[in-house]
Amino acid sequence: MAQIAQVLVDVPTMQTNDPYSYAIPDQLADQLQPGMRVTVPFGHRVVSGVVVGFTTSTQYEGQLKSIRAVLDLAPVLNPELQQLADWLAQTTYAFRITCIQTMLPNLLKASVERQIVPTNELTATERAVYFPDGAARDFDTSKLDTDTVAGLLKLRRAGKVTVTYQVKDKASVKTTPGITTSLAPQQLEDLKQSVATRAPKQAALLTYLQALPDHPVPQAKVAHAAGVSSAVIRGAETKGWLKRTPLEVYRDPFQQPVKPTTPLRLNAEQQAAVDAITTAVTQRQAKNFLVEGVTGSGKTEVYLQSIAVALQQGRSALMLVPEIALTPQMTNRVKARFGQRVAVLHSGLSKGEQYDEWRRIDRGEATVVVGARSAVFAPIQHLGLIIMDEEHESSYKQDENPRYHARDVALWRGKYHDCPVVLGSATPSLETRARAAKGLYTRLVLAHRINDRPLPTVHIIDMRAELKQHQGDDDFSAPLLTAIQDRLDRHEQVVLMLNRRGFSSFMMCRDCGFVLKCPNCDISLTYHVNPRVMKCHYCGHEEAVPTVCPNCRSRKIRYYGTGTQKVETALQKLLPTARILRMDVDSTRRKGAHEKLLNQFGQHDADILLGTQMIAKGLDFPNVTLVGVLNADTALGLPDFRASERTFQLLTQVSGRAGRAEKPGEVYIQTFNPDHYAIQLARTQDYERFFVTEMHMRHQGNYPPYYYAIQLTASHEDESVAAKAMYQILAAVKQGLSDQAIILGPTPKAIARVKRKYYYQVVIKYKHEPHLKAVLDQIRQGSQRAPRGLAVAIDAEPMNFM
Ligand SMILES: Nc1ncnc2c1ncn2[C@@H]1O[C@H](COP(=O)(O)OP(=O)(O)OP(=O)(O)O)[C@@H](O)[C@H]1O
Ligand SMILES: [Zn+2]
Ligand SMILES: [Zn+2]
Repeated sequence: MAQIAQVLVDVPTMQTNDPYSYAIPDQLADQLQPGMRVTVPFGHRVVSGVVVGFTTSTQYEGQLKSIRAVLDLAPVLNPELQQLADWLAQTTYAFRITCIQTMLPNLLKASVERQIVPTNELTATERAVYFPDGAARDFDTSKLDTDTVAGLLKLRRAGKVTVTYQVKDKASVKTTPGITTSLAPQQLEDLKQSVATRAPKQAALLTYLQALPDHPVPQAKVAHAAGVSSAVIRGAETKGWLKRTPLEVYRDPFQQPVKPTTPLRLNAEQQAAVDAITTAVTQRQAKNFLVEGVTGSGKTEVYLQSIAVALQQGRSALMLVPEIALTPQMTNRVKARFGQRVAVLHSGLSKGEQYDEWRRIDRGEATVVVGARSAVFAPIQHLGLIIMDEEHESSYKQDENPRYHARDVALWRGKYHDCPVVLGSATPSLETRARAAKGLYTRLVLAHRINDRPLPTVHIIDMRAELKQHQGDDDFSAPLLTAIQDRLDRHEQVVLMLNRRGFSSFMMCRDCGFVLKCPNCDISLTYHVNPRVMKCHYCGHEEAVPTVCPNCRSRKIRYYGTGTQKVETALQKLLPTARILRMDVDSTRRKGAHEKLLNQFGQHDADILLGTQMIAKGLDFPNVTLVGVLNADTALGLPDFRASERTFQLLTQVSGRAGRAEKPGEVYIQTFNPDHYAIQLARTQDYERFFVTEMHMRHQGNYPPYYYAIQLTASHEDESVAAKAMYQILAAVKQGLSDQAIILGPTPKAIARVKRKYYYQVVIKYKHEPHLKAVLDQIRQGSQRAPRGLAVAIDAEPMNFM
């Protein structure tokens, strides 16, 4: 019985988790492998798909259609990642093909040209048949006949040809001149004798060329090693001593060279953590750890020394960070320790850079991978350790399909590879800390700062009282201003944070109360100073700043609230000599801008770093002795069960930037809710107390982690269509649920209209519902037959219920 290929097709309107059956053309029979992409006829079209398996029988009655072409010479997903895709589809209620696409490097989605390169393994006949002109050839299945494709696949599998990828955009392979010589050592020696005395530089170059390896060496390296100028090298080229050929180089996504570092001497707490982790590494145990270490306790050093042990064991390591663009210091520290072995993956890289890094991982040249969320899918082999820094960060959860959490994927891969997973944070997520309490993770505590430096002293400033007392500026309290001035006098540095979450500066008419809103979304437009424009932060809509109220024609329409630019202007007026660096989405839009600003601050080219939440994490600047939080509680009012947790985490993290070196740190938190427990406990930096308090609140409110949660959302341009769909879905869900489950809604979402669409939601909280999964699978399938324009989303363990 002939083999039949099972293919997941990529047809957005006809998605299913069941593969379709296709006949395999005879020539491809032995060459096709799971994980390869193919094109297949589907209806009247030809579509692409991924082979996920083989079978010998099929339910399908008629004549099977055949696979048209294979797109890959080797599987783009290895067996591990194929299994992972299935698991991801199961647990996130996404389609398998969506999961696979999420996992593939962007490179494979971009237009790439593949070239097949002959190697010396080829027999003369093979060479004659497949490479008649001796050169590499393009692999373009639309131009090659099936026999040739099958033949090439076979050669590839036998390792007789290699494949290179060429990204079609301008960021293709980068080259530098490389030097080779076709002269024999003796010829070079003769030449050297003849020039020795009159041209010592040329002689030096000839000496170097005698020891030149077979492969091309970068010209810069030759020039440096032989101590000659490029003019001497070009002269040698004209004399025929050497040849210059383009040599492929990797783009280095690190602009600055990093100084290598060596392991630090660990303190007792760090040592205990490293011992526990590395025991699991060497014994190849899928054991999971929570490193709960206060800010500045040296968690990074624990990660680095644990990674080093994994590398010694011949294994590789994956280190996840929340957002690479925001954490250049962390990336640099890893690079400083492991140098060329490090690959960095993130969306801020150009296509070409991503391609280079991916290729280095794929070839096994990079054994330490640092990356943000999607790096959790990197095709790393022989994983010996996975680290997730700042594990509480919400950016680890993807907010579109598949709605996965990188932490879950990391734990899955740890199990697959028999390697430990380390979750680290000064403020672990409630879920993680609760799991550690249950014994699912081993808790490793770093309770002290390095060298027993004290945690900063935190002052809470009641802004209600402040505003009553003095008429001045409403952004800065008197004690905070005094403290800033004090730091300026002592030549120390200040970090000021303006919390932008749940907050915006909007236009409001003081006469009629009219608020300028986005015509597409249900939220107010945000006032921007430079350029002066009103902007919607959800859909990007822009319009001119009004001078009269569109509602009552009053001229008293003003902006309300505070933006970083406005605060900068106000602060500069109050402290004319202060050098202020502003860091927000506007000042960091350009590539590398974030790192540049941080470098400036690190070199003390500025006294004050003023920024949004992006300055709260990971910064390690010894000269910062004061941290000010201008508005601690803007997020507390959000209809989000994690509002307190987020506020506590943010305040603790940003406070942790102060006093990390010899000089002690101080923190001022300005708030309108000075008695709120999240703020009070941030004052004492007492995570454990916060955990207990917040767990109690969650227990009372039946929230995660006491309950599991599913959020279902329906959206449509017509509000009634969205609402109706939500009621129908709810009816279906109810049938599968016991009366123990708690259902919230249907309700319009907190921001009910975004990008011209209305959003309705239902939240299900449950403990044990064996039928729920089947019902949700049905909803996912049924969403294919939904009215035009209706989108249904299923989010397991949503980050919020808003
Ligand atoms: N064993 C050690 N001896 C001396 N200095 C150390 C040691 N371990 C770490 N450090 C230094 O202490 C500082 C704080 O360490 P690190 O940034 O790793 O803290 P962290 O726990 O990651 O803090 P945060 O959660 O605030 O980012 C760094 O400057 C680091 O170089
Ligand atoms: Zn008005
Ligand atoms: Zn909008």
